[in-house]
Amino acid sequence: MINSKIENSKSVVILGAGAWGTALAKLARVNGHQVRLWSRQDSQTLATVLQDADIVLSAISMKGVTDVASLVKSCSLSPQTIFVTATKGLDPQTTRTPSQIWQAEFPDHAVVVLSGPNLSKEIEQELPAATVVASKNTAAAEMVQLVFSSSRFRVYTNPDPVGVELGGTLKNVMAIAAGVCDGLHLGTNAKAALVTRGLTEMVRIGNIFGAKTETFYGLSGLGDLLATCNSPLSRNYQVGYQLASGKTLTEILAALPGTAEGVNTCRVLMQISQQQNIPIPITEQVYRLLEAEVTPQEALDELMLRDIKPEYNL
Ligand SMILES: NC(=O)c1ccc[n+]([C@@H]2O[C@H](COP(=O)([O-])OP(=O)(O)OC[C@H]3O[C@@H](n4cnc5c(N)ncnc54)[C@H](OP(=O)(O)O)[C@@H]3O)[C@@H](O)[C@H]2O)c1
Ligand SMILES: O=P(O)(O)OC[C@H](O)CO
Repeated sequence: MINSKIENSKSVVILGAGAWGTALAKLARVNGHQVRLWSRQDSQTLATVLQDADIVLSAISMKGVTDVASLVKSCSLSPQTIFVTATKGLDPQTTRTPSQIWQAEFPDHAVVVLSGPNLSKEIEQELPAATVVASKNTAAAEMVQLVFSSSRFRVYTNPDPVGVELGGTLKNVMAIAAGVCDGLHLGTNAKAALVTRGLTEMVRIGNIFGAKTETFYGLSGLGDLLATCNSPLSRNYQVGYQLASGKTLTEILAALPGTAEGVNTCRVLMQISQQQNIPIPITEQVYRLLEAEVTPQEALDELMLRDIKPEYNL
């Protein structure tokens, strides 16, 4: 039995009652854990909800992470409480990842990243899926692995939290590009080239953050890239697909259910690319498209007409 190592049920608090927080809450409840979901509309105070929490999991959109982390800091917690972050974004002010924000607020606590090819609608339908929990604190990652693992949700551990986190974050920009590719009916060869070169770009950015290259070839990188770049269930893919049909970003976001983090992430990556002088051509064209500086066709032409070069700089 997967959960036989858990002697007692854990007290799990999930911050953010959106699509992902709700799906994760269901997974932990099915495994017999005491789960409390919190959102800013909650009638209970955060301090009350957090009482006796063994695990605090954040599934807050990137725009709320800094505020919520500082709100949590004002509440009293056991020193053993483990933080889990499931947000896929980057902070526009500091370019930090969510796990870096949580770790800075709680330097003495274990912080675990949860990320993988996990379209919440499929998880809600109890379709099989796999994910990764990553931390410098192996015991904490193994605890979180046990809390969420089941016959329909296979959880792997990994020692590279920032790599796992960036896989899930950076693929959102590529999913916007993939949506454009499909919306323009560019074919299977074009999509394969886009996703593969997108992965190269993700590794390039990840290495700046100190992430390991091999992490990007696992579930949280390539795995999530394949899921998100090929599914109309992805909000980021939908943004790209609808941009290709001629809608404006404002029109698309107004009708989109939930958060498309790739829009903000793309802007943050442009800052990083300028500061670090690293080429991220696909991200740059997605950025120019989101800013309405180019049409989808012009963005495609820019990518196809770049200087020819070796596939790898070996
Ligand atoms: N949905 C998925 O399939 C999926 C899968 C894996 C990872 N993720 C990631 O998980 C995160 C959440 O995604 P989601 O799909 O659950 O989004 P969502 O349905 O839009 O929910 C976002 C949640 O964040 C909260 N929030 C937003 N801004 C906030 C703020 N300033 N202060 C406090 N709370 C705030 C929202 O609270 P209110 O309800 O009060 O607005 C809501 O609970 C994203 O980073 C996403 O990339 C999503
Ligand atoms: O709907 P999206 O584009 O935010 O994608 C959801 C998850 O990140 C897929 O793993």
